[in-house]
Amino acid sequence: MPRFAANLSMMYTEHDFLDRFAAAAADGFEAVEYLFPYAYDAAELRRRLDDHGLRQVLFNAPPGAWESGERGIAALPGREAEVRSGIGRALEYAAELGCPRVHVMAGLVGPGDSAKHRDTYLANLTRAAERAAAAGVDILIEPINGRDMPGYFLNRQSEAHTVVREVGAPNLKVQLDLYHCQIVEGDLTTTLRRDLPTGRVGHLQIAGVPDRHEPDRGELDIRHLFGVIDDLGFDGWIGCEYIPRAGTSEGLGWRHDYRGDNA
Ligand SMILES: O=C(O)C(=O)[C@H](O)CO
Ligand SMILES: [Mg+2]
Repeated sequence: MPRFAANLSMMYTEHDFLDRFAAAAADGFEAVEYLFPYAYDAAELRRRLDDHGLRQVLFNAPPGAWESGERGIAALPGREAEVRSGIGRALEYAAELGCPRVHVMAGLVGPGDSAKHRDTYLANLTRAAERAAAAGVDILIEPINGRDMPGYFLNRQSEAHTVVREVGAPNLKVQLDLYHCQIVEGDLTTTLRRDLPTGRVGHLQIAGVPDRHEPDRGELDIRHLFGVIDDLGFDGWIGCEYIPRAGTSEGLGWRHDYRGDNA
């Protein structure tokens, strides 16, 4: 049975951030993920997790100047020192929150000189994975669609798996977001059957396509997809990274079929 994590950056935004933990737990979630913990004291976040019996299963490393439009810096030449300090910061939070995985975003790149970006990306990921391994943390990379994030360096699953293979660190894995994957390449069943058995997919995420709302509307057949994921024996988490159409709790009807209770 799929295990779902509430994404607190997109869900429960009707509450202040620190109150989203309680709201997710009240709806029966046992795990949460979100973009960034850095605006909050790690001990306070830990308390929220503990108070509500939640696990933190994913967050992102510092992404550069997010407010000015940056979307990660791992593939940007010249930012290596910042990547290194960001990984250090992320690992401190991961230790306090007991979080076993950190997503490292590549960044937006212009046209041309992709070899330089790729070399930088591989070198940064190699160092990040080595450092994270010592802390028992997986580093994740996620292909993101260019409609939502024009210019993002990593778009396709095969590219991400090639990077993971080339770096060759057992704790560097792919974050397979089925929403992005459907927009960029489709063929989700084949992708899951091809990539989950490799052991290189460390986390799944889902949202409806094309509007990134609840996953039961639009192009995806979640009953089928969750069946495929189950058949493949995936025992990780599926992040619910979607923007509720009209109220987070009210929109959770899609999940009922996949739970053993009446929540
Ligand atoms: O946008 C997504 O799908 C993500 O998972 C990233 O962490 C943030 O952009
Ligand atoms: Mg995602």
